[in-house]
Amino acid sequence: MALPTKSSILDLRLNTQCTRYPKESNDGWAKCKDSGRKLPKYKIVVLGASGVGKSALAIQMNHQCFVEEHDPTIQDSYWKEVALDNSGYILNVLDTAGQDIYRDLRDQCLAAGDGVLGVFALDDPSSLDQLQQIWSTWSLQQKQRLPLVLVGNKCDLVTAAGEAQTDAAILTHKWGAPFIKTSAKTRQGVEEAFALLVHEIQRAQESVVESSMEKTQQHKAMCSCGCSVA
Ligand SMILES: Nc1nc2c(ncn2[C@@H]2O[C@H](COP(=O)(O)OP(=O)(O)OP(=O)(O)O)[C@@H](O)[C@H]2O)c(=O)[nH]1
Repeated sequence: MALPTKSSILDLRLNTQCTRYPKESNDGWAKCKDSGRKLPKYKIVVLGASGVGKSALAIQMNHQCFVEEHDPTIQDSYWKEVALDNSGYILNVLDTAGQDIYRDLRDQCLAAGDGVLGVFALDDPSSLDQLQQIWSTWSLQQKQRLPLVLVGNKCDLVTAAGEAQTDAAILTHKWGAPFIKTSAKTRQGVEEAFALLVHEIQRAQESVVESSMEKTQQHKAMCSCGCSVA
């Protein structure tokens, strides 16, 4: 099978309901192309050091194939409709550059994202340090933390839990983020990683709605002179 070549936006439609939506929707919902249904849309930023497999994961998720060569990314974007029960959602996967010279572009993606897949390679403990550096630097400048899933990729290359996995277990505790092992080569854990992040995003969005409803109720429970009413 011919492998996809990189472009700013891939639209290969290989065995998948992958659909490209070039125009942005501001309200977080996108129109399903064929049926006119409105589905929630989640922007997922794939973050991590160069060579950890961010593009391979994004392409495996969207096009169900494995890219062998390492062609450093500047920025790519993929769209996919994911079916879930009787409905579904639209995934917009933003594949960022691992190279630090593109840090500004990466920060723009993070600013636009709903959640982050923080990727490191299980066979390279230094890639976890680099991810930690990238994520901590960015998070420090933000008021609100984006939902994050920590992804240990290239699990096909390691036979036992190594240094990177032990360090990742400590980080998941510190960051309060779930951890999952994947292989972009064998597809192990790939769909699960994206689904887990969507779940984290939905939870975060629900808690924002709940806390704003609580605030509204508290406001209503105050009479005009400022005292509380039952
Ligand atoms: N064995 C194995 N190789 C992988 C896996 N994921 C990626 N690779 C290989 O690792 C190399 C780098 O993968 P990329 O997806 O290009 O890495 P990247 O993180 O996007 O790199 P940048 O674009 O430079 O940031 C490629 O040769 C991939 O084929 C995996 O799960 N297992």
